Amino acid sequence: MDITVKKGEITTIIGPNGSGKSTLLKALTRLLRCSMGCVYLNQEDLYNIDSKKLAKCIGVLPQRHCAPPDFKVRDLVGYGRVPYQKWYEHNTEEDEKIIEWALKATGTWALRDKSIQECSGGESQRVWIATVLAQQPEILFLDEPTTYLDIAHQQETMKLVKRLNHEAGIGVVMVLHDLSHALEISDRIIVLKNGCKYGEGRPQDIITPKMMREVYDVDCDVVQIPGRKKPLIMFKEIS
Ligand SMILES: Nc1ncnc2c1ncn2[C@@H]1O[C@H](COP(=O)(O)OP(=O)(O)OP(=O)(O)O)[C@@H](O)[C@H]1O
Repeated sequence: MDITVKKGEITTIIGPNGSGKSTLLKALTRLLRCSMGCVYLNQEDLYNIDSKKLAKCIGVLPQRHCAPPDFKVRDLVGYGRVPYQKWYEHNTEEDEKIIEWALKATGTWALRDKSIQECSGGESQRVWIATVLAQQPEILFLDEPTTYLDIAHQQETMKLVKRLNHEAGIGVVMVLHDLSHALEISDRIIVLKNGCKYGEGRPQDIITPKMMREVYDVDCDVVQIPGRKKPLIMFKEIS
């Protein structure tokens, strides 16, 4: 497949279970080496880029992550600053400011002195997002960032992603299962089916009843509601 991800945009990768979304995200972030083909970041082969330079450019939140359970939230988020430091250096005032910003932006400031094992699934997910944010990347790669989150925190995370994109100009590439969120928030959607690209384009052009039937084998309508910018997906009643 041939895809291009633009820095200033929110690009969402969707597709059924096992269609290759996480594999694609790993290939785009050097977590998995492509057996064929290449990934370029600003015309440079991803594998030729120095790790610290890459970490200042892209931040990755994988689907599964773990930290030593007794790690304090603040220290974990502080790890986001490692690409900017030499091994013998401590956090500078600038690092502390960025850590505080990342904690506040993700609503985890109040958790800063807790250990990561004391956080709920949703809290720890937001702490991990804060850690990636502390890297100050140009592009954020998020694999199912709303996993474990209740509906309020799902919406909050989507708002955060939008804010980071609009206000801080951070590009976002994420895998989402929630097609309503994908429709609402994305500039561009890439649809995968059986390890291949089925299509890509603007959300309202991509999420159609035809695509839903051909990719997900699901019947639905996509309806425009007065007062809303983006359409809504209406699934058939479960009988
Ligand atoms: N390390 C691996 N070794 C071999 N096959 C793998 C590996 N990781 C994933 N696969 C296979 O590659 C295919 C795509 O997996 P991937 O995790 O990318 O799918 P996905 O679209 O992210 O799925 P989901 O929505 O369930 O998370 C699957 O058939 C999976 O079994």
